[in-house]
Amino acid sequence: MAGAAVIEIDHLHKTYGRTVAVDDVSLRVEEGEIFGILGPNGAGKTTTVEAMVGLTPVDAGRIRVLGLDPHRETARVRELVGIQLQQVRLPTRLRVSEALELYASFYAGPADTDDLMDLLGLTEQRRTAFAELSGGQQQRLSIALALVGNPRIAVLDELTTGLDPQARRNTWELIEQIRRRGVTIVLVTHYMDEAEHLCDHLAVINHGRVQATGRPRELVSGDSATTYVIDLSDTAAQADAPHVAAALGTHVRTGPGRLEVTGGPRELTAALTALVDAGVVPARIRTRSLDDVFVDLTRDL
Ligand SMILES: Nc1ncnc2c1ncn2[C@@H]1O[C@H](COP(=O)(O)OP(=O)(O)OP(=O)(O)O)[C@@H](O)[C@H]1O
Repeated sequence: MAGAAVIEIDHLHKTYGRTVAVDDVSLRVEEGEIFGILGPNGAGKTTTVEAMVGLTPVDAGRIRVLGLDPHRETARVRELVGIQLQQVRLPTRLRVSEALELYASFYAGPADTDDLMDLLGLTEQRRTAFAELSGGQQQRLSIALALVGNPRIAVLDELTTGLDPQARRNTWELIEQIRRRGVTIVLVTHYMDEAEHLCDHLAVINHGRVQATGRPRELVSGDSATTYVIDLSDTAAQADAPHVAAALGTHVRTGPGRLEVTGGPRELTAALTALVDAGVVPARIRTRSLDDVFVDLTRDL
């Protein structure tokens, strides 16, 4: 059953001069979920989340956040929504605890800053100046700052960009912990593995439009049948693949450097046999991933 919508965006449209940053975006975020907004550079993700929290005016569309209009009731929305936008910039000498206390002073009912430092693993750095923090620590501080107002919704934009693999994993765990505290999370990301791992629902945006929405698993399989991907290594194999696919039927189609087979082991075996008969040796066989879906949805044909 669908939960209550805490964010509703209908037909958002926003231009910067002649650039259409967001053409037509509609989405719905449910209470307590982690909602991912995915898309290539320049797709309109940041503009969408900035509009969502009233940071940027819009040309058309309707936005409701916890029932409020973020452009008319901006102060109330800022109280209820914590925002971590790309790249936090703070005065270089400001210490971790000072930054948190400063931000806490903006809110009527802030979170306990010691608790937050503990949650974010920053207690040891409490007296460290912002400029002396590592990239991962700066990132964690920016998440702490987004949470200091005890928000009901946290908007996190590219939160793991530039982090090493271990720091990314730690940040994922942290996001899940925050969600367990009842905070709804909107996550803007470029990373498919991040979206697959963390998000309950996703919207894939390209050229300012929503190309697909759904649960990661729904986006990958579309229906209940498995889709196998046969990766083809060399260009000769890739050139032959469309002929093989055409002969097999509609459950087989070609993608960039690959053949996709929807069905069960029987269909997969038939496709492999046909490929080998045509002299094509597959490089790898796997099931379809969110990465494949993303490439399909955002490929400019
Ligand atoms: N302040 C601005 N002034 C002019 N154009 C802008 C501004 N902000 C964004 N744009 C343009 O709007 C389009 C959408 O940008 P946006 O930052 O929303 O995309 P994005 O999906 O967040 O991209 P990225 O993944 O690179 O952060 C881009 O073409 C961008 O150049």
